This record gives sequence, structure tokens and C-alpha cells, in this order.
Amino acid sequence: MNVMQLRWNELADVKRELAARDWFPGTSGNLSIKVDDEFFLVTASGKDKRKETDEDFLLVSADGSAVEGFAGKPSAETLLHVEVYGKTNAGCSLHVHTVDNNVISELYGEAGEVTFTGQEIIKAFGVWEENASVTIPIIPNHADIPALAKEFSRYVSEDAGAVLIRNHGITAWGRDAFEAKKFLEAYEFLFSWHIKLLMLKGR
Ligand SMILES: CSCCC(=O)C(=O)COP(=O)(O)O
Ligand SMILES: [Zn+2]
Repeated sequence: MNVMQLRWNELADVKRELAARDWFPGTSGNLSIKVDDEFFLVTASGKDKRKETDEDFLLVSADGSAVEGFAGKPSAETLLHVEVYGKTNAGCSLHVHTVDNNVISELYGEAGEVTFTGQEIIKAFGVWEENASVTIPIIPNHADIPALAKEFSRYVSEDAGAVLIRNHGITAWGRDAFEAKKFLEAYEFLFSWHIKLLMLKGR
């Protein structure tokens, strides 16, 4: 099996797991995985990502342009994945819209970031100190994708990380699919925990 097929299967596994969590409402979400320094696979635009087909992914070059021979169009948000691979050594980038990530992005959108403290799951980000904190930036949701990608790019420097897009969704990336999914799941856990806590405290 060649590298592209291996990565295709890996991304298909991640896609299946995120679909099982119902993290692709209304055709939202896009996923990518690096094949080599010149190419990555990205989800096809506008499809129901819960469905599994032979046309789920397209090969694109490092600048996001589609390679001939693949059906459909690359994700409308491919330029954000381009930023991740262009600026870091990440191997996988995952974007999902959830109610929880949208609520958190709106609650803290004006502040431009949100910090979570004293939660065991913060260890998923590799931070093991007592009472550790983790901060995620929140950027405005520009309709113009090159403008969105430029804003997003300001927060892309580490090989693993995440950015919230206000009233839109989260993009999380990591050195490989395992790490990208770990970051995504840990952030979604924190969002859900925080919202439930606020609701129970009546704030
Ligand atoms: C209906 S979701 C609007 C577009 C979007 O934000 C998204 O994540 C999916 O776009 P794609 O082109 O990747 O299908
Ligand atoms: Zn989106």
C-alpha cells in the first residue's frame, strides 16, 4: 500500500470516529492529513461527512490547489489547512462545528481568547503541572476565506494547537492524526464542562 492510501485510510478512520460523535452537522467540518512535504489529502467540499464514499478526499498540493484525477472540489476552507502545514510540522488538521465550541466562541469572542484552569484533561495538551492552564485564541469569522486564513495564521506556530473561529467552529492540529484528535477531543471536553458548570451555577 502506498503512502497516500495509508494516509487516506487513517483520515477515513478519524472521519468515522468524529461522525460517530455527530460532529459534522449540516455538511460542516473538514479534515486533512499530510502525505508528504508537497501534498496533503483534504475532505471534498459540501458533502455529508457522515457518509463514507470513495470520493471523500482529494489530493491537493501544499498551496491547496487540487491535483487532477480526483472528483469534487477541495474544502472551501482548505487555505486554513495550508497554513497549518506551511508553518508547522503538523501531520493532520481537523475542523468541526459543534454547539459547544460555538457557544464558547461567542461567550469569549470579544476577549479574543479563553483560558481553562485546574482540569485533569489539560494533561492531554502535554501540560502536567498542578493547577495548569490552557488558552485557546478566538478569531473573527471572516466570510472571505483568504482573510480568515490570514487571521488564523497569526496563531499557528506550534506543531500541535487549536484556534476557535467565532460562531463557526474549531480547527485543531497535531503531529499526526492521533495528536490532532486528542487536542480536538480535549478542547471539546473543556467546552462542554465549562458550559455545564456555568449553567449549573446560573451565570
Ligand atoms: C454548512 S458549513 C459551511 C462551510 C464550513 O464552515 C465547513 O466547515 C464546511 O465546508 P466544506 O467546504 O469543507 O464542506
Ligand atoms: Zn467550517
